[in-house]
Amino acid sequence: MTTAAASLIQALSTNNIDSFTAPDIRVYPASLYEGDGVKLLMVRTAEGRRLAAVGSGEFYDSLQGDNVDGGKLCPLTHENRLVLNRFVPYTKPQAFGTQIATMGLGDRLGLASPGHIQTVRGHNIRPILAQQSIRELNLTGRTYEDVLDAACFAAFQEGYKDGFGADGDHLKKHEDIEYALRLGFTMLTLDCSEYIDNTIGGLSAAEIEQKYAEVPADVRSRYESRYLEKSVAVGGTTLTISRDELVRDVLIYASSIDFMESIYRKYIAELNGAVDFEISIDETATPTSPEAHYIVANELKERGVTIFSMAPRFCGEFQKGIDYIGDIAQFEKELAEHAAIADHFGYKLSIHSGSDKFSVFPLIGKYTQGRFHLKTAGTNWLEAVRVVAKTNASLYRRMHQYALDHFEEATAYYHVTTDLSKIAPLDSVSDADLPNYMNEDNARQLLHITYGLLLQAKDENGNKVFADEFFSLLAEQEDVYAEGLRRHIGKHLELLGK
Ligand SMILES: O=C(O)[C@@H](O)[C@H](O)[C@H](O)C(=O)CO
Repeated sequence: MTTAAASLIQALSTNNIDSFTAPDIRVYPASLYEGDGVKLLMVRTAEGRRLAAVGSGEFYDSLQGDNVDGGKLCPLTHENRLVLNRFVPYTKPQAFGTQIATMGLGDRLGLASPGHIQTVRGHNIRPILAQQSIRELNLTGRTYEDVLDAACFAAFQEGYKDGFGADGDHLKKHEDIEYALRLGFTMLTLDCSEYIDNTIGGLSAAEIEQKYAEVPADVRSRYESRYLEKSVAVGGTTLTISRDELVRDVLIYASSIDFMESIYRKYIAELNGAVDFEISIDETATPTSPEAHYIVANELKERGVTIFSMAPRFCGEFQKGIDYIGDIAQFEKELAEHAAIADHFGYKLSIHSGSDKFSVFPLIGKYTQGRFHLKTAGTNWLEAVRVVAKTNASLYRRMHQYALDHFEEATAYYHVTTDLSKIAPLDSVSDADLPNYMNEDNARQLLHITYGLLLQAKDENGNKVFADEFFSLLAEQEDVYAEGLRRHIGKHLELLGK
């Protein structure tokens, strides 16, 4: 072990970290922690980030690492993270309930959370740092253990004590729900899209009636007694549920409501608020009418299902990584009703694909009265791509070209309306102007949806084409990445009124 490491341990032992300097060791001073007989500090050595530890006792002995002259340097392993969780409470995720705004900050790389913490610190909003869907795990080759480890170590590195969450996002299967809950995830986003019938919109009136007649009589009777031709006052809005609307909504959502109830009863009900339960009906072709939102919400209430948030499918388009597409006046009208319904039933409105929806953020902050859940992920990956464009033109050009060559394959995973013909040809763009691609919608979506293909790409010898070079660059440029996130996610917060 180097003399610099020995000097580091010495400085930690004698409380002289402020005066410690070494050419190949970076210290993260905000991480400094003392407790249970241990002094602990996050550092970066040539081998990567490490926990520098001195002291004695169970906490010290539980940390696994390389001994260095009276201390040790511990790698950021899953096992060491679990030890950190046992002794340092603020490194564990928590649930937040419905009274404070929360922001999903999906980090597909395991590198974004320090910048996210620096962005939200001091704002009236709490970060869900460990947020990934199974789709993202499959595309990046990561596990939920990796996702949670990265977030917990980041909270330690930044000395962030305000609390953060961990969201098992867009979960559809029992085994995935059990996986996330077993690991201690504190938010569960139930994706109900497979139980939502999107075919109704294409049926004739006669076909709809026929289909409705096939619904069990007791089910039809229950819905009709509760909602048929009823007018309900919600906030300053009155919703009237016509027979056509009711028949349509029963056919579209009844099965999904049963699914929501079944998952709540099996996994959430007994947890006494330890897990925030989000209902996602956004990733579906059918926009959620305010009347349908009310029916779903009231059914959940009647069945004793308590939720943290609901993500409806809004009118218009919330596509990945770009601003809102649609009639903003219509969106505002319906948003006001959706927000009133959420407030009426005591949960938060959740905005999925929340990345970069700058034109509607002020409306969201206004109508939710600042109590919302906003979900982002792709934009955080794109800020990393921006770092590549700024600092390694060759790598960016190779990634950009690979994305172009594999774009069609990626459209299987995400709905986008990208027009590749509008993306400036690479050979027409100077190195200095490469970062501008991250300001153009079509290029943003090109790089957004191909993230998994880029990170997992391998050559004929099975070697990673981009990943090693990419992660090495992001480690070297960690401050540039954090600054980019502070700027870009900070713009999200500012427009949301946070
Ligand atoms: O890519 C994913 O699967 C997730 O990030 C998903 O898109 C997420 O729920 C979201 O809406 C992020 O904006």
